[in-house]
Amino acid sequence: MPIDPDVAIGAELGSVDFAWTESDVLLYHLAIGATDLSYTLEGPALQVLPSFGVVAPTFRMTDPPPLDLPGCDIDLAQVVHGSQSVSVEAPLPTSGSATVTTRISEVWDKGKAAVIWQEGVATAPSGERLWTTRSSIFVRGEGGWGGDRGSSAPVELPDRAPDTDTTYDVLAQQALLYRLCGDRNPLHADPDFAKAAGFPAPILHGLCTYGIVLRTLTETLLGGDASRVAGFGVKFAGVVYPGETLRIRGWREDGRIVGSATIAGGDRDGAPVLSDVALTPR
Ligand SMILES: CCCCCCC[C@@H](O)CC(=O)SCCNC(=O)CCNC(=O)[C@H](O)C(C)(C)COP(=O)(O)OP(=O)(O)OC[C@H]1O[C@@H](n2cnc3c(N)ncnc32)[C@H](O)[C@@H]1OP(=O)(O)O
Repeated sequence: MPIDPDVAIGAELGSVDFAWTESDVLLYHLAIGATDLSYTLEGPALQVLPSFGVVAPTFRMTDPPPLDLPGCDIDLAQVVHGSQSVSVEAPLPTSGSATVTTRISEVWDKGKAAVIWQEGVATAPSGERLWTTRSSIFVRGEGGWGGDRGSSAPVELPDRAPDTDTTYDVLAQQALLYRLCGDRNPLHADPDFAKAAGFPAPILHGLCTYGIVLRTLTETLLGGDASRVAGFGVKFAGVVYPGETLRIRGWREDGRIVGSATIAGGDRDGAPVLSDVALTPR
């Protein structure tokens, strides 16, 4: 069986030590479209978007993402990123070192696909917790073993005009830039690999969209202050092709910011990109 949930669920994926520098933070912010100097210039005013915590452990990787998950015999061409969240204990330092410990927390059987959830905890050398991530991959063509379908509470959007409604033009080279942040999955760069995976062209990294949207909501609804972001979660609802335009909407609602991202303009106007967008401010 390509996925053996009895082996996979609860499997410990071990601990990895890593470090990051101001230059890594600058590159990451540029790759998610930042232009403001508080994200793009080293020095005392540099701040770090919490989404950097998601990529920091693998930032120096130059190989495609390894899929060495216990009990999961799957191919990278089957995989798309399903969802992502991060919660940070405090504003992230602009450089530092940490250890991340990861486990497979759940595996869902969607019949035509499997959803594999991982949880990671990053701790400082002192042992203090820095941030926690939760993510899923959606593995097309797996599933069907009669397992739990899983469920998650959808984030409802208010029935009123958004508090921010803005667009971001995804650069033609956005994925080629973003892959330098440690995700060299050929799905985002190699047209032949993308076609073999069922896409007409390379698609944008989900985590690039994740960063673009967090940055936009922070700039438009939190005064550009990344230290006010305590947590951010999304579900990847549809693909983005480099060169397309994103429409990003956000609402202040019940003490948090909820939102959505869709494609704006062109043949795919209105196509969903992110759902279940929820930013928890501090
Ligand atoms: C360790 C290895 C690390 C590797 C990490 C990844 C590396 C990265 O480089 C990869 C990427 O960045 S890929 C790019 C980012 N991701 C995407 O673009 C995916 C966008 N989403 C889609 O295309 C579809 O929603 C799609 C395809 C996800 C689902 O669409 P459909 O097949 O049409 O599914 P649908 O019929 O709508 O729903 C079927 C059931 O699945 C649930 N579901 C839908 N979207 C989901 C999602 N994103 N995550 C989890 N579950 C999801 C539905 O709820 C439904 O379940 P149920 O019937 O039980 O409600």
